[in-house]
Amino acid sequence: MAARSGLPLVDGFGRVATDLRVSLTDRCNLRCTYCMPAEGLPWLDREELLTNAELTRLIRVGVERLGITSVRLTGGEPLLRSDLIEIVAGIDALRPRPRIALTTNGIGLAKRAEELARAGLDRLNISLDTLDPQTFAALTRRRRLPDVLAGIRAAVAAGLHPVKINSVLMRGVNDHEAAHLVEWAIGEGVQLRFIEQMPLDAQHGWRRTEMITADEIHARIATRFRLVEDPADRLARGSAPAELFRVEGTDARVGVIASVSRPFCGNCDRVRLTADGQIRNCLFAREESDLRSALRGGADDEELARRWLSAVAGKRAGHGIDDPGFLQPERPMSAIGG
Ligand SMILES: Nc1nc2c(ncn2[C@@H]2O[C@H](COP(=O)(O)OP(=O)(O)OP(=O)(O)O)[C@@H](O)[C@H]2O)c(=O)[nH]1
Ligand SMILES: C[S@@+](CC[C@H](N)C(=O)[O-])C[C@H]1O[C@@H](n2cnc3c(N)ncnc32)[C@H](O)[C@@H]1O
Ligand code: SF4
Ligand code: SF4
Repeated sequence: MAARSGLPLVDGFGRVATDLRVSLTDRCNLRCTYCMPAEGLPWLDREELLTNAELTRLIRVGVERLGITSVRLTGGEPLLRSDLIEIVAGIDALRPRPRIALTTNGIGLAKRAEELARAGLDRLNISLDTLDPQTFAALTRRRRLPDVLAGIRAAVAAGLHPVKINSVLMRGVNDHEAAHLVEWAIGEGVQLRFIEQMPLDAQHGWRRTEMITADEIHARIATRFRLVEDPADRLARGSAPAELFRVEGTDARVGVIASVSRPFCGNCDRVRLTADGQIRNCLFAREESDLRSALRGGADDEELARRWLSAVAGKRAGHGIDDPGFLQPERPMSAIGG
């Protein structure tokens, strides 16, 4: 059956995907221990990656025919794509124009933040787990903390508001820094979000008992700050992964992304496109739908839309991390697009 234009990406539970997360590359210049091994991974070959033209075509199909209203560029490390500015400008030219966001480790951002904003980027999320150079080197296996801090300041200066900072807390590594990170974020005028670690690392080293839970995150922050729940934040949450809290005595918000202990799958509005052109209906999906082969085989927009609709229709209710038969997906977060 041919897809008519404007069909929503609806799944069997009535959820509608409007937020497309696109991985631009599986490569990275850091080696965060919760993400990949020290030696890196067998990266995709260049010809396996979607080109700028292929990416833009698929995103156009999502926007024009399938109700995609926001696009987040991620990876791997999206700033490693030399054609990133052209990719952003290509999405900016689509009609209806989707919101355009980027998730990055911030390395090299100091030089490119303004150019990205000019090309049409609306928002930026930057990952930073520690403010201590030694801990940064241990956690990411690279000595690049000053580059990340410079990138964050450049993003704020470029007006990419609000700049959000993602921090994964690891037991005995950086969890003692939670309150200090909150203090720093208030000073920098950025919104800090703490993330529960998920079983998506390439090494399959995640243990439920080792993960720092949302309750523990709150306890560590409470040593210095009181977080209060604002009913307006709760009402405005929608499908956002982060629960927001106001830091008492300030207007600053701190977010907690409790993907494991308080899953938000019931409100999920996400669908993913990997750097090699596979549609994944969930971070934890066990199947992918190969749009790249269809595209390179000459499929028209209608056929691409039909395949995409069918991929989303089969989405499961949730990630199932706590289910007895849970199996971690074969591809790690860096290859899926976090
Ligand atoms: N379980 C789950 N976790 C997700 C998903 N998307 C993002 N996350 C988690 O949320 C963290 C932050 O994601 P970001 O890429 O910054 O994007 P976001 O929080 O969705 O974006 P905004 O709140 O719109 O800025 C990621 O590092 C993941 O840990 C998802 O689809 N499912
Ligand atoms: C996979 S990275 C890709 C973009 C970019 N390289 C970065 O680090 O921001 C996206 C986000 O996923 C988070 N992440 C990576 N592995 C994770 C895991 N096992 N559990 C939870 N979040 C994870 C990172 O902290 C980062 O905020
Ligand atoms: S979390 Fe991001 S920066 Fe860290 S290794 Fe994974 S892809 Fe790279
Ligand atoms: S785990 Fe899957 S269903 Fe749950 S929020 Fe993430 S992408 Fe959506």
